[in-house]
Amino acid sequence: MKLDRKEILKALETITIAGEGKNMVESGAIANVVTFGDEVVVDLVLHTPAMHIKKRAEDDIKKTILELVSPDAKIKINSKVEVPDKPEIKGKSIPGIKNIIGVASGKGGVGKSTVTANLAVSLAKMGFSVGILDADIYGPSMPIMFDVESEKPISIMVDGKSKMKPVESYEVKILSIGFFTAPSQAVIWRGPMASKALNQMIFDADWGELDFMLVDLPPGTGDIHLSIVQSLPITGVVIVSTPQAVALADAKKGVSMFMSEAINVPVLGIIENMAYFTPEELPENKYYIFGKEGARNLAEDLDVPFLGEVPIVQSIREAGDYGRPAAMQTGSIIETVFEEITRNVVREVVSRNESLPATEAVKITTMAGCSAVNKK
Ligand SMILES: Nc1ncnc2c1ncn2[C@@H]1O[C@H](COP(=O)(O)OP(=O)(O)OP(=O)(O)O)[C@@H](O)[C@H]1O
Repeated sequence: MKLDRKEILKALETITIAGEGKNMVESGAIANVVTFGDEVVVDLVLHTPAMHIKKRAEDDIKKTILELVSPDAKIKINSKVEVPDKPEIKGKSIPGIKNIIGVASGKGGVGKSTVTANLAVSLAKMGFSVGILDADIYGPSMPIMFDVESEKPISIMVDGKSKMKPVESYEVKILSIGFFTAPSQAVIWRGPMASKALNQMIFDADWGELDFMLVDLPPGTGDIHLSIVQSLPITGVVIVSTPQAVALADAKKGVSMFMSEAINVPVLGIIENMAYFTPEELPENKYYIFGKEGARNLAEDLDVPFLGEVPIVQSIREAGDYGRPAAMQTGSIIETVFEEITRNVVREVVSRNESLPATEAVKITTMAGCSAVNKK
């Protein structure tokens, strides 16, 4: 049997790479096709580094050739990732901090801060060194969630410079915009003020060596997000959503903002919070109050990893208010739930770091970023 190169190219015109509008041949993803008898070698060039997209593209190519050209074809695919150069990007890296993970949500009140706090303690329990930068200027909640509301970061001298020392609780280092305002005081942070405060918490702080810095972002898609991606080389973001339609619509906007060309921060995946209600004494009873599997389906639609689901459990709320994240309750279901989600997050970070160059802070030089943010 002899395979025909043209026939193969024609078959490959029927498939696209996730997230790209044109077919693989038209978009230039198929760099070359060479045939030797019943063997075919396809050179594939991907412009996105996500491992799952690479795998899906390779599977699609194999399936298409076997189905449309010959079921006996021996297929070899050489994949290469070429992330387009962004000449305008250059940001300050933070020495000692290995991975910066943004935790975002489109809608407010979906449990983003609760998830951040529980991810942090779960990572710390796994032996990682962890910090939280609470950048939620509208409602910084980390001081309450870690029971350090009345503490203030102290100033220390490092190499002749005065630096802020993060407050530590349950082996997690924390800096929050909430440490600089009285809890009862309503503060309206204007964009530049918030950016300045955040910059100080990032660069004028003595974070030491961290495996993970989790950044609790404000809800929504706004100026402060742009400001953060401009100041911080974010490794990737995790999006938190409930299964409810209004939350999902906003989560989708969040994903498109981070994936937009101007921002281009990898989305590590989606976590479904408040997936169902479960009474602690009857864990097998599940009530899908906000709808079933909405965030899981959204992840599938957007082709981003689904990182897991967190049920509504009274003790999660209580633990948050009490100031001891629920995932610290040894032997509880919540501990197991967060351990699994945390493992999934770490796995995605590892695969992202293997397949992508380090993110640099985005230097936005045009208004392009703003239109991307407004994009639905
Ligand atoms: N899985 C859960 N089970 C029970 N209560 C939860 C759960 N997740 C969050 N909560 C509670 O819901 C409320 C909102 O959660 P949280 O403050 O984490 O949301 P958020 O998305 O960070 O809000 P914001 O938009 O204000 O930043 C809190 O009282 C929290 O304790």
